[in-house]
Amino acid sequence: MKNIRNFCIIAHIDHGKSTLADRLLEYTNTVTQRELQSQTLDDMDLEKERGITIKSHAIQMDYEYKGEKFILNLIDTPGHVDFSYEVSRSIAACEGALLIVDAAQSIQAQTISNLYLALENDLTIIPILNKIDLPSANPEEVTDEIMNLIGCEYEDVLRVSGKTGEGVHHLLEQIVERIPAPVGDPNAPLQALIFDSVYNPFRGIEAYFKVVNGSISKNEKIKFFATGKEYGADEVGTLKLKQVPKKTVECGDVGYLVSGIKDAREVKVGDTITSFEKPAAGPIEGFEEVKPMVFAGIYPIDSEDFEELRFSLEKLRLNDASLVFEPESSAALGFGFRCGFLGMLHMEIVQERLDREFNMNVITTVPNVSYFGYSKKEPEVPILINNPSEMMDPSIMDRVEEPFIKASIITKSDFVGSVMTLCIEKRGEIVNQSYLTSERVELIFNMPLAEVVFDFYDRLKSISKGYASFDYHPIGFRASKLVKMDILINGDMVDALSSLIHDSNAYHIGKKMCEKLRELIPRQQFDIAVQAALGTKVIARETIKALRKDVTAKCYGGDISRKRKLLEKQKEGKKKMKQIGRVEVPQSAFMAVLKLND
Ligand SMILES: Nc1nc2c(ncn2[C@@H]2O[C@H](COP(=O)(O)OP(=O)(O)OP(=O)(O)O)[C@@H](O)[C@H]2O)c(=O)[nH]1
Repeated sequence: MKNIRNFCIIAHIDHGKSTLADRLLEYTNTVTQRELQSQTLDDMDLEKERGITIKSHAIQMDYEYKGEKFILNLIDTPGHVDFSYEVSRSIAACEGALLIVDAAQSIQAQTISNLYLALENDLTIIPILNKIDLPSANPEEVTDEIMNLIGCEYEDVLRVSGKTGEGVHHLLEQIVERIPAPVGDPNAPLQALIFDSVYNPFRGIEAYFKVVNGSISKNEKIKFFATGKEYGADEVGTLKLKQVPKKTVECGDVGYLVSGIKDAREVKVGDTITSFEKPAAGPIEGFEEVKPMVFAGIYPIDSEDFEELRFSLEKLRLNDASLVFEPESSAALGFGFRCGFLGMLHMEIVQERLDREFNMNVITTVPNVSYFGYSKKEPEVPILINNPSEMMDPSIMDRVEEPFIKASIITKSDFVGSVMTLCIEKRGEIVNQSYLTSERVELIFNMPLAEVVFDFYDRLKSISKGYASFDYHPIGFRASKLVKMDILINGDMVDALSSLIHDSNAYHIGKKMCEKLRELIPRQQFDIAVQAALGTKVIARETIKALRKDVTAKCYGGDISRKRKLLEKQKEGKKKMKQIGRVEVPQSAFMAVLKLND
């Protein structure tokens, strides 16, 4: 055990985590140059396209230092706030963290939030200035910032280039020198922390774990604490580029388990594996059920596809335990599902996978957060509301609570004014403002999560010309003055377009919403009224003027094939339309709220 080093890499997006990880694998001969495709650790197709690590993995390297053999386990962490619980469990499995800071970009919001997670878990931090080969690198100033942030000495900050490999040999030595070996009792009952799981279509769910105490052996009977389920350990082993089956994974080491589990929900990140015969007294601390933060309705365009959509979602859930869904019906859209996601990125991934892997043609409604409604009746019982159209009647309601977050934004001092204006418009309250250097400021706000879901990132990016980074974590529910706004199209209420908005914004948002829908709903052969209403009170109205659209009008004469082509094209366009009363409404209209400021 004294020759094991478990560590992770924490960094802001694009600061070079994957590139540096590749170099570590290359310099320890874990992979050859040829095996190193562009980026070894990101192996899902989707991940490659987005260039971000969606699911954490682990990889083991053999390294010889001063004539002694060491095992280095690199545990990869996802780089997006949607997956912050997974990050926290990966960090909990390590004794050390490489804190990577881009020498040109300096410290960003995610650097700081992940650093705090690492410090909470008592990890040894190795600060690294990365991308020192860049002409725009600013090593002295950024080193100063790092020293201020973590209170270390100038010499402690390593200088590395993941691209050229400069400094990487020294980094490997420092991993062995500075990061402590795991502590644990090899003779105690088994406690292994699950920090990730992946789905394998042939072998079922594979759990990735770190053995905190005891050891885990092939064919041993094991038990999971959180779910209480028992299994046989069909196969255990360590993780090189491929899995390496072993008889036993020893105390302190990182490994994988295959036990024929078919459903991802049975292997929960943060749960503890113990021995069935000789169970540990309790689980490792820190387990939490992950809760979805964002909800949206997913409806088949063709209502006959409802069962197929259910089947596809069930299939997706087998390898994505954080996806939740239940059937719901909408007067406007028919039968579909209310789905819960960890965040907006997670929602996009699910949408994309439904489309790519299952060829499902679906309409997704405007995402919303979940609320707690309290009725005036005693005793007070909170009612969970995951869909604005389920909001209780204002006459019986005492109050609504919505989730709040603590948001950290790092930007240049020039943009402080506009960032503040944006955050205050988004109902944020400033909590703190501190200067990292004379040029760069960290702003902390308490804000409603709902406001971040709607076009916050994009606006932050544009007002700061890209010089702002953003991260957040939830801080609980708070009461807000929220009202339910309904949208009527030709007098028909479209429940899928209802939203909960703050009282003070209602008129403004109602007006914008109607204007946006007027743009998005194609003109049809009759006038269409679009109205926004609070209860029975209409607060805004727009009219979409009638138009007679004959796509073939242009094709005079007898060019039948061209005519057919145009009609085909029109049909294609209709695929993404939903009939509301007499009006055809495109998918984009259901997401109109997200684009009010375009
Ligand atoms: N010049 C230079 N570029 C680098 C270096 N390391 C990484 N890059 C580039 O920086 C970009 C981001 O690198 P990645 O390794 O994908 O960054 P990452 O932190 O893993 O990104 P996420 O997975 O999105 O968090 C890529 O275009 C790399 O080629 C370096 O040392 N020098």
